[in-house]
Amino acid sequence: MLIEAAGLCAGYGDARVLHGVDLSVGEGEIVALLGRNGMGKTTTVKALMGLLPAMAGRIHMGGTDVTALPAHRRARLGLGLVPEGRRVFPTLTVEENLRATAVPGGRWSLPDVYALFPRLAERRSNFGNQLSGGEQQMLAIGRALLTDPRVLILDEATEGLAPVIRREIWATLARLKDEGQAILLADSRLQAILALADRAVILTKGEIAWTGATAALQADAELQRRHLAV
Ligand SMILES: Nc1ncnc2c1ncn2[C@@H]1O[C@H](COP(=O)(O)OP(=O)(O)OP(=O)(O)O)[C@@H](O)[C@H]1O
Repeated sequence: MLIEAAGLCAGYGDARVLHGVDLSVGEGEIVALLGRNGMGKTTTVKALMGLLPAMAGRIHMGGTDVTALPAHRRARLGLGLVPEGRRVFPTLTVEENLRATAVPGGRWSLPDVYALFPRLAERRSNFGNQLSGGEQQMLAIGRALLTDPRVLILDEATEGLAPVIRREIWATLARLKDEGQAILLADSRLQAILALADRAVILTKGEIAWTGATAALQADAELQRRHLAV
């Protein structure tokens, strides 16, 4: 497995939000982390990235135990995050935003990112705060790819975006998958992940309520009603 969490517990201050989450992403896989708002998806993402400490449990990347490693070390080992809310640098240009995270010798170059998102090429001299939500998301994905991630983690990848832009983002993720990119997609909406994800993990109140093949989830309307915003 490229990344594997076992019995992961995390939270804020004394408040435990995750109560023993098991989750893994293998080579070339897209795994969806689902659940209604507030169920712990973002907390799981932060704990995987090392932005929140694990209160219990272990996280491995390949054979390496990364539980105690800080976020930048995990990033270097191959975790690339597209955070909720995108977090592009507002006063840097598109190009400067991209250069800020580029890792020398990675699989992705600036021209590769521009080829993936031609709109970013057109707007390379615009500042982060001049971009539409969709363009910001493209920039956030481009930035994460330039860190040469073995696993790309997206938190609410299309939240607040127009349907046409949403479809563009999903199509891009499908292309990345075809190229073998492993992806963890945290999302509250099932529709978003049906065509993309191989497996799904559903969180309820910081615990895993269900895990299995996306096709099985798609076929089970009752399961969807119980746990998801559809
Ligand atoms: N900084 C924080 N301090 C304290 N509690 C928090 C903090 N961030 C989140 N929580 C709590 O942790 C729980 C899980 O939140 P989390 O953001 O992980 O959920 P989520 O499934 O990602 O939902 P959303 O899609 O709304 O972000 C919620 O009860 C939330 O109130």
